[in-house]
Amino acid sequence: MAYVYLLDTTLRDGTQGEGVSLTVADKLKIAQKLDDLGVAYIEGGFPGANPKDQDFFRTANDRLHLKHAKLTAFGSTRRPSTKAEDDAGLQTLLGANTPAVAIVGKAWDFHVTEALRIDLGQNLDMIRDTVRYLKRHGREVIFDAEHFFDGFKHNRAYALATLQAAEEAGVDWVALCDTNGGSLPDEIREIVATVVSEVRVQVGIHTHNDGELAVANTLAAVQAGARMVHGTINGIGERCGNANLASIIPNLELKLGYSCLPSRQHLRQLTSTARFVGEVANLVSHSYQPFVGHSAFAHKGGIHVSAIARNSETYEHIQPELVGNERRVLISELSGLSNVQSQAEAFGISVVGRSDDLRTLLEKIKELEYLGYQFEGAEASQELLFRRTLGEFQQPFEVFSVRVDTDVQSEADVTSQAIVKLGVGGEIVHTVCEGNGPVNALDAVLRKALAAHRPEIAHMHLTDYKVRVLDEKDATAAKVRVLIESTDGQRVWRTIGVSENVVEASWEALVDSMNYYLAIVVPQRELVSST
Ligand SMILES: CC(=O)SCCNC(=O)CCNC(=O)[C@H](O)C(C)(C)COP(=O)(O)OP(=O)(O)OC[C@H]1O[C@@H](n2cnc3c(N)ncnc32)[C@H](O)[C@@H]1OP(=O)(O)O
Ligand SMILES: CC(=O)C(=O)O
Repeated sequence: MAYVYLLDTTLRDGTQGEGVSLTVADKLKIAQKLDDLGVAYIEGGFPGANPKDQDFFRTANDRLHLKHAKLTAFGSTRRPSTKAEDDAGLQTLLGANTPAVAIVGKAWDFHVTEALRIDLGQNLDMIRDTVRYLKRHGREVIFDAEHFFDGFKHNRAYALATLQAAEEAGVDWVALCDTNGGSLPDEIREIVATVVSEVRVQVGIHTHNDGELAVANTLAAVQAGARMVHGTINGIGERCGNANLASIIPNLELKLGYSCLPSRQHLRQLTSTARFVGEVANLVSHSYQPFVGHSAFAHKGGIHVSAIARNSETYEHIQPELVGNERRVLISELSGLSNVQSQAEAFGISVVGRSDDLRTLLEKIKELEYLGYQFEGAEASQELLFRRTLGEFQQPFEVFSVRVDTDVQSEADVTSQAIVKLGVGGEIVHTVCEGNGPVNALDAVLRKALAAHRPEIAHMHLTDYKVRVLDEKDATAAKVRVLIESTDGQRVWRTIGVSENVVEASWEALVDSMNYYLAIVVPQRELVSST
């Protein structure tokens, strides 16, 4: 099986993406995770660009004990009027003390004359001198031929001459860059095949996603003979991003028959690696992301769910476990009996001989979705609905009445007062509480009323509150959907409420959240700690 070397540039080109900024500590954590995944090279940064990247390499050399990856520092060819040994950028690059370095150089004549404003021969000298100098200092050298494909299309002889200059100087790899990200797979395949036949060194591929083809272009390049692939986790990077390794890796390993990670066990870490990088970089994860996204193996249509229950290959291109992801069955108005049955079993509810009950539950779900509920994003309310309808729920408290008033003295002076009457632990509790708004007052009054009989309620709190107007045309008379996210520090759950009145919708979601915590989370935790 042919081996493809992965060069992960999340920490260099990935940080050129808008909104991405990583601290040294973030970079160290990500580098460790990438090494655990098993990539061959980690391009950690551009030490000539800023002290943060210099600090990263210093700290990484001290603290990281990489098992699989070679740490790689990035820089550019020497400046036109400076000797390599006097070039400040190259000194800093060597100062990073990494076994491998990647240097970017111009491969498109237009860039040489327009961006650098030098003659074509001078650029070839810069490439040759730089590679020779870095090789003299014992580095493995990767030459990133910037704009190679655009350059090849405009002046093939010159683009190839830049690679030959690097080759003459002893370069280890030439990485062909689709820097502007506009090439098409057929062009990439043809040009890479030409290069592979014309140079003696190993060829790599570095693509950008401006035409949403970076993954396809990378795979085409590998099929044409490239043996090093550059990319970033989740495809973050300059403009529309870089080639997404989270898609390239499984396509290489599972579809095309190449090996790029140490083992299939490593491939199982792909989803957790992608989510980890998203978390550390503080970027909202893209649910529809192939292979590693939350929705990548989420089945919603009843016909799909019925078939995957019989054989998962009917609607899945690979087994989710191969990349460390999981199959999910969604409950919605598009569900059939199979969705409901599969979800009930996942909640631990026996469904044997209960098809009439399941049919009633299914009809109820469809009716509620028609009224504006959406259970996909509110798994706690969904479980409560299942348990209540199937008679598997013991209510921890009962609400008899609730009232909330808001007093607006001025924009800065708003007070709400909530009064609740509920039954808990065999007693009727009557409580009043104030808050800085109606939802805050309702949350406070419910906690206060429950506190004596269910003191554990103090361990949970709300973390997010979202309101969505369901039919904007009806303005204030429109229904609203409230989604509340809660946590007890270990588990996170979401509940939903729908009404024409935002306070009523909030109350419904709030009561569901506390019911879920007391009736489901707490008993499960007690069960785990007693075993
Ligand atoms: C395709 C890529 O992604 S390449 C990587 C791009 N990444 C970055 O640019 C991020 C980090 N960059 C930086 O911090 C800065 O741009 C630095 C430190 C590299 C350079 O900063 P400055 O010296 O202030 O120059 P500035 O950014 O204005 O312009 C780029 C300079 O690099 C030169 N340059 C650009 N490409 C090359 C190259 N391949 N070889 C040599 N010099 C180059 C330009 O000629 C220009 O020099 P000049 O001003 O003397 O004409
Ligand atoms: C080297 C690089 O990042 C590019 O050409 O896109």
